[in-house]
Amino acid sequence: MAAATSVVLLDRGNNTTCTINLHGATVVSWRVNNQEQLFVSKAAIFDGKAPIRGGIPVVFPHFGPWSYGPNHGFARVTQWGVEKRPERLPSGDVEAIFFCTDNEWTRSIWHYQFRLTYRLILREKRTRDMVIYQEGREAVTIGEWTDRIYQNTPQEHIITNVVSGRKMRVQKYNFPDTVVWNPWLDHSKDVPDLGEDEYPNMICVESGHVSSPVVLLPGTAFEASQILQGSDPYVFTYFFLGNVLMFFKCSY
Ligand SMILES: O=P(O)(O)OC[C@H]1O[C@H](O)[C@H](O)[C@@H](O)[C@@H]1O
Repeated sequence: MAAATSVVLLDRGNNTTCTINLHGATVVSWRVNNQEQLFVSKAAIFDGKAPIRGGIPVVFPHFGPWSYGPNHGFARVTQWGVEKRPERLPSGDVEAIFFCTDNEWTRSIWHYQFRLTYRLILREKRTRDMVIYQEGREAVTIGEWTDRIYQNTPQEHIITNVVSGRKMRVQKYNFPDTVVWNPWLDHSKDVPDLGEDEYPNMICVESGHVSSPVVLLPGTAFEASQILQGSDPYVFTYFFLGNVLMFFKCSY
């Protein structure tokens, strides 16, 4: 079947790229020095209907099973528009802005008007600071089926064992909660678009406003963002970092 989805590429020109599939504005690839940082299942479906299994989806307006509409809301299965094509900023960062608004289908599920604005910045910076990954907190290890919503978590998380044992830093702003999910072998069978051998190679860590809802009065806005920071150990002396900054703004 022909691909029912289209993508937008943010390219810094030195093998550092970020690919956004407009189906759900899902970040389906983030490559730092040609090394992929994100997990996308080999069984992921790109039919423009199913949510994409992996990458970075946008979950809105509901997290989890929803009696009114699709699991995790409709934003991840909606076709998003491009508000600003990828543009190189004076700093060298590449920025693009995506949006999604209510339509007849979303209003049939959730009778509100809204506009989501999603700003992505692909950033790369050099630093001599080799100690940014100091972990002073209790480590959460995953060795079995895990599906937890942690409330009021620290602003920063370090995910270890990402891409050949490296680390990824997540910094979140205005997202009080963190969800950690891995179906492990037992539950992988229930996830048809995830290969049964893939669970040891993925971990789903979601920054969110999950345990308590955000109530927006008409005309008001809610803003939140997260920064993902990965490292490239092949560059000596300097520590090379590629960031995806996600500014997520919702208003109605
Ligand atoms: O299968 P999906 O609708 O994409 O959901 C995949 C997973 O997402 C989250 O991490 C939830 O905490 C899990 O309960 C859920 O199973």
